[in-house]
Amino acid sequence: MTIILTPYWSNGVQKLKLSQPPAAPKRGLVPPQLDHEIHVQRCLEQLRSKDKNLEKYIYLSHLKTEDPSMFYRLCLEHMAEITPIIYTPTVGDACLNFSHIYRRPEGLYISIQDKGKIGSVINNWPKIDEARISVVTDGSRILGLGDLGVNGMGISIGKLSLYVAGAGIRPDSTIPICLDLGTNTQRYLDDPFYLGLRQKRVGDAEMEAFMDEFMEEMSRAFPKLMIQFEDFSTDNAFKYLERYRHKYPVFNDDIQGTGAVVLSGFLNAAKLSSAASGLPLTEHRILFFGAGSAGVGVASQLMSFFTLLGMTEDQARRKIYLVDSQGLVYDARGHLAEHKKYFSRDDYRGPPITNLLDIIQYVKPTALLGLSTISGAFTVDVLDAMAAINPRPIIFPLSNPVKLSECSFSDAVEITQGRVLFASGSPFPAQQFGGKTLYPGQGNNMYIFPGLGLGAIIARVSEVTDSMVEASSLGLANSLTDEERSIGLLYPRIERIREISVFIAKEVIRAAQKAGVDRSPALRTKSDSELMRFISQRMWNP
Ligand SMILES: NC(=O)C1=CN([C@@H]2O[C@H](COP(=O)(O)OP(=O)(O)OC[C@H]3O[C@@H](n4cnc5c(N)ncnc54)[C@H](OP(=O)(O)O)[C@@H]3O)[C@@H](O)[C@H]2O)C=CC1
Ligand SMILES: CC(=O)C(=O)O
Ligand SMILES: [Mg+2]
Repeated sequence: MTIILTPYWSNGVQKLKLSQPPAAPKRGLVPPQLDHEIHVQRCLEQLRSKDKNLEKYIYLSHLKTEDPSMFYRLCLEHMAEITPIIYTPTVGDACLNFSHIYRRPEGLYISIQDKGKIGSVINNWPKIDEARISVVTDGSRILGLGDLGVNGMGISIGKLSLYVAGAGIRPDSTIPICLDLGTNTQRYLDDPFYLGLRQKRVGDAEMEAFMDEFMEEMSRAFPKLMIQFEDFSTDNAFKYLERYRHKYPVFNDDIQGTGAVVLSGFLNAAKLSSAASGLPLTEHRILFFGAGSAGVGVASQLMSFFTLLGMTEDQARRKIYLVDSQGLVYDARGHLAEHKKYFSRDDYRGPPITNLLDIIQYVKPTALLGLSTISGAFTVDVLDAMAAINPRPIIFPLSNPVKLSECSFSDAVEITQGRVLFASGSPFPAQQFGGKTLYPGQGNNMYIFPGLGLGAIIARVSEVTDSMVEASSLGLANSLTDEERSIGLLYPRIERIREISVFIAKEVIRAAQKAGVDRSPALRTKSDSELMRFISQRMWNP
């Protein structure tokens, strides 16, 4: 028997009632031979019959509102096939075209015009289930696609679908939010279909007052809520993380989630790289191509890990080299944005060095990480140079979506003669080389935020500490199975995401307890296996 969940409408916002068991459909209202298992296959066939990924995205969005259980079942049973549609890369196209493919409301829109009455807008959200997790964007830097304004709602929706699929968060307890503070993208301001305010972005002071009111009203309306900031432009990403991180349970996915996922992949890659080169972990040199919220977020996470190995902070900091649009970041270059200063080199005194190849020759990095949004920046010459310096070069082109990746897996494999240790932000297909199948890693924060969020809400944390983020990273690094290690994977198979999220959540809860920010004292006395069982039992299943 199929399960029909009836959508209902409240204040123009559609929510689907999932918390209570669905009533059996009345006789005659569904076809007589509607077998549930066959209906799964029917939906899959319908999905696969679409030849454009954006069409598949639209089909799945529709399925999610019509029959969420089926949507999440497909996600769970066909994770590797569905994730690139509801998430990167297709979600990038969906966001670019959001105002054109829009069909019905999903999520909460709060605009600058609501300033002074944000609480009343938040209270319009139908409280079917207690809200526990919200992904909030202001649309100002969606993936590497720039300022998409209110079209950024697609990213909040996509991330929360992964929270449900990947960590079993109850769908009704999630709130996708897009803050409309205007957009500086003229083509949207000129587009008659654009769904957001037709104005340029507001200034810093106005945004700050808006954000303070928003955060206060959110915590008043939803006392148990965890907030994930997503795809804010770099200055605001750092600013609002610092402003609220000790006041509310909040984290920034692009700074902290990315830092955690890349540290995890780097550790697994460095083991393989060091085995080939004989170089100890402490001798690695990491070159970041891109010094925005993601680049600096990852650099900070790596730096902090190196201090755990016994290095001083200064020694750890010196493992890192940043490159931005002006070239190598160093003190003598002159004015630097605040977030770049900490990693700016004080030991480079030559002329400005802007060409990536020259920078590679100067730094001799063991790892090259791309978080630049510059498609194809890791050219044949760059890959060649990395392969000449390292027996097993670590090359992570992490920019999203796939069309902005700094290089493809096939190029990296071919040019390094199969020696590359590779992870990208968006997925690439496996490659054959020398009679072997080589698998790319997906270094995407989607491995981290579901488990981090799950742990944070189960422990009812008052804040998200650096130690919790680090625990999520090490938890992920340690979750590779022997079989996954034996075929050289840097990240576990995405099909195991729920199992991994339970493990990460357990590690996050333990870190929260250690830091004294947990508010579920009963969890303290549980053994690790009891805690993991407890977490699994709390997961929602379609
Ligand atoms: N894999 C993952 O999980 C994640 C991936 N990302 C991806 O990372 C990318 C960057 O995000 P974010 O840091 O927030 O964005 P930003 O725009 O803040 O950062 C981009 C950085 O790249 C630099 N850059 C731009 N052009 C060049 C160039 N020609 N040469 C060298 N450097 C250049 C910029 O330099 P300047 O500072 O001088 O402007 C800036 O430092 C995005 O594509 C995003 O999708 C982000 C989060 C997670
Ligand atoms: C993955 C992600 O968060 C980003 O590209 O912004
Ligand atoms: Mg992001």
